[in-house]
Amino acid sequence: MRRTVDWVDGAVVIIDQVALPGEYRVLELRTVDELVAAIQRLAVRGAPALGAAGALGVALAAFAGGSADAVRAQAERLAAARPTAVNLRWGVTRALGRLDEGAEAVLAEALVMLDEDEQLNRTASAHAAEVVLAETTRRPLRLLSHCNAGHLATVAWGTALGVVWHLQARGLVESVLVDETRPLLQGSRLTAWELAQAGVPYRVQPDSAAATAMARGLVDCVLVGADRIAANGDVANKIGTYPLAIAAAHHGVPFVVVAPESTVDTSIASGAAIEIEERRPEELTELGGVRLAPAGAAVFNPAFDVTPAALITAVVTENGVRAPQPTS
Ligand SMILES: CSC[C@H]1O[C@H](OP(=O)(O)O)[C@H](O)[C@@H]1O
Repeated sequence: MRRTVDWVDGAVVIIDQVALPGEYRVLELRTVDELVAAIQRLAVRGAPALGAAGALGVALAAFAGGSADAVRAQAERLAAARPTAVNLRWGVTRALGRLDEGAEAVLAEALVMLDEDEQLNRTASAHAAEVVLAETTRRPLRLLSHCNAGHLATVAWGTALGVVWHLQARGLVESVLVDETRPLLQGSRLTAWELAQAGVPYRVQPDSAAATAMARGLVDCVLVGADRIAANGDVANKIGTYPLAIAAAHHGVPFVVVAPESTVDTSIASGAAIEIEERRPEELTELGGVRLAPAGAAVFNPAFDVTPAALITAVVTENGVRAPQPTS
């Protein structure tokens, strides 16, 4: 499968994740405006993929010319396009750090990030696979995923789903229960698509069925990605992750978070400081243009929630299991 986000002939090229699973479409984005719009409508999404897209977006701005201040202003637009995943601002900042050397240097830095991402994800998910095996006894494993933390959420390979690829290669996966992940359905649309492509048995379930699946003993381990990890180990991830962790703790099911170190934000002590993106009401009140709620219905639509470190079995990065820094 091609990279989720890449640089081809002066354009940022992405797999259009809004079109999946019905259509596999590739988009060429040649301006910062086009890239910001693609980020905000989740055509490109997932923390590591956003970091790479942000860095390549700075290259678009640098090659477009204009003053350094103009490029920095465009970079800020990219970094602010979605507030919760720390990787976006991190990727923009890293690429912008080469601006004084010129546009080619900015692009070179961004391309290094893309090359690094797949390897970091393969390493982090390999570590996490060993954690899953150590925390479980039943073989083969029945796993549960939320949202999409696979190839499509990264430049390549994936984080939480990367664990599935490693375990599947060793014949250790029986099946995956895939939370559909309302309201944008990253699970039923994207994770199910990736698992089908890989030949991994799976079933899609309502997010609200996850606790029942655990109560019935159908889940050996929960695997999720992350968008921002605080110094104390609190994790911001797709809305619905927190109740999943509560259910897992109640039923004694291991709950493992997989992410690159670039998702860790040591500048914040705990999850209380993580900005949670609020998204448009229409994501809840409509589906495919069909109205699901009365006109004018008020909506609460946070795109992420925060899972306290106490509910997490392990946060695993390319460096292994992270030891949380307890808040003073
Ligand atoms: C490997 S990061 C994936 C992470 O990002 C998703 O959010 P979104 O689809 O809104 O970009 C979700 O929180 C995933 O766990």
